[in-house]
Amino acid sequence: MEFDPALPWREIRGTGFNAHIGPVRFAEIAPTRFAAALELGEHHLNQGGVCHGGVLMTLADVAMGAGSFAAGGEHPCATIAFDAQFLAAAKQGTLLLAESRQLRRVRELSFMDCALWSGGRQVMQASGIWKYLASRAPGAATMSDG
Ligand SMILES: CC(C)(COP(=O)(O)OP(=O)(O)OC[C@H]1O[C@@H](n2cnc3c(N)ncnc32)[C@H](O)[C@@H]1OP(=O)(O)O)[C@@H](O)C(=O)NCCC(=O)NCCSC(=O)Cc1ccccc1
Repeated sequence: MEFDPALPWREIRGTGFNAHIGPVRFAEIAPTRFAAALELGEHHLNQGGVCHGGVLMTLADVAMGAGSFAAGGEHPCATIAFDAQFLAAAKQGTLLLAESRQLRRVRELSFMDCALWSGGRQVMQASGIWKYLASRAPGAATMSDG
């Protein structure tokens, strides 16, 4: 997957935890397909000098969580299951790109998968389930939470 500047990219609000890894960009490709992107800097690396696995999982969580939020009519949701395989190391100076899909939406759940790419190769394959929360009250999860 390559970065497509023509997509309607927007920056996810940088508060809380996401403020420490961002800025993270997010775009809707289609009603059930989404992209997220993050420039990998020195502060994203582990002691081995490659991207920390938690950073990869966070971008996958944002791509699938924000995707569930958007596909669900901006209904707040929370991650209730998350599975990931680390296929290759992501390197400093590359753009980390995520592409997520909503595989199925049922009344309260969103089934998602996601691929992450860095420097032209796939570095992660992930999937997860999001629960649409009963409450839309302030403080409930939104696309900018993680
Ligand atoms: C939600 C449920 C499945 C329970 O199902 P039900 O009993 O049917 O619940 P109901 O629908 O009635 O809703 C009320 C319940 O919802 C809780 N809540 C409220 N606000 C939030 C919130 N902001 N985040 C999480 N939970 C919140 C509230 O405390 C209350 O539970 P309590 O009564 O206190 O226990 C439960 O297992 C759970 O909370 N699991 C942990 C989930 C978790 O922490 N996930 C990781 C972080 S989320 C994330 O990263 C997603 C994301 C990423 C990227 C972008 C966008 C999204």
